Amino acid sequence: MSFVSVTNVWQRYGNRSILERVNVAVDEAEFISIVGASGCGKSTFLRMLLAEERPHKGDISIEGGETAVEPNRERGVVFQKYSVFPHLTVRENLIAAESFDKPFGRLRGTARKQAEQRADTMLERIGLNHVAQQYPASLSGGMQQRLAIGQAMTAKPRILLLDEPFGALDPGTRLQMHDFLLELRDETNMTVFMVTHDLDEAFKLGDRVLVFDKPRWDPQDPGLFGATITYDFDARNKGMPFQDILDQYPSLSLG
Ligand SMILES: Nc1ncnc2c1ncn2[C@@H]1O[C@H](COP(=O)(O)OP(=O)(O)OP(=O)(O)O)[C@@H](O)[C@H]1O
Repeated sequence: MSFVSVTNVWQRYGNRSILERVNVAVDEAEFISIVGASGCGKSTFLRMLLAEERPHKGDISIEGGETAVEPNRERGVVFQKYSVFPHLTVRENLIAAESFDKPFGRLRGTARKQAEQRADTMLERIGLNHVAQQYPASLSGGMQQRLAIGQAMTAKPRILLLDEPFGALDPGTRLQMHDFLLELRDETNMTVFMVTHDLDEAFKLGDRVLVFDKPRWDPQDPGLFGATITYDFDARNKGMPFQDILDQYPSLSLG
């Protein structure tokens, strides 16, 4: 059984179709890169994986379970724009990540001590222990993004969702972040879904590269049809396609 199963998922907003017939099965610890034209529904797909929104039709299940109805600690998320708290120090940001799902957002006593210890371990792992007492505004873009990834990982998510996480970084920092992410992933066995606009990045980091596109297009009504996964490449095997997407659209040629 696949770890993440996406079965015949459709999404629409009002009368606009965004996604249609999305099917994909992902094994645990796979790294999935997602590419596609701007506005074709990549972030929408991530939000559905996060259970931040429900599909209009179809199912998304983790380990064969019911479709989750709200985000939980199994899924961590990092956006392009740094999602850290500016009024907390680097260390406090990591401690705060542990209390997101506590009823009053506060940790006390032994729980607080343990959270502090885990924050220190994470600081070491993300290489930010020397700036633990600084505020995010005093860090470089790469450091802030490492903190955001550390924050998402504090809850030890089994699935990490990354939405253009390195889009705002300069090329050198971006390469460092690639190494950092691959190391973390090897250490933790996480399953990763990453949206990127950079094809080289997609093939370098991903085990698979999913391409989202609209195989059907009505010039009179651009919102009539949604995008789907038109290609599913094996990035570790010279980019050979996995799924024959044309099976879903037998009357079409994707060119
Ligand atoms: N909550 C919403 N309500 C209505 N329309 C939405 C909503 N969220 C997204 N959309 C629309 O759905 C379409 C897909 O958006 P989405 O952000 O998923 O695309 P994307 O592929 O991630 O784009 P980009 O690469 O530019 O980030 C866009 O046209 C967007 O305007």
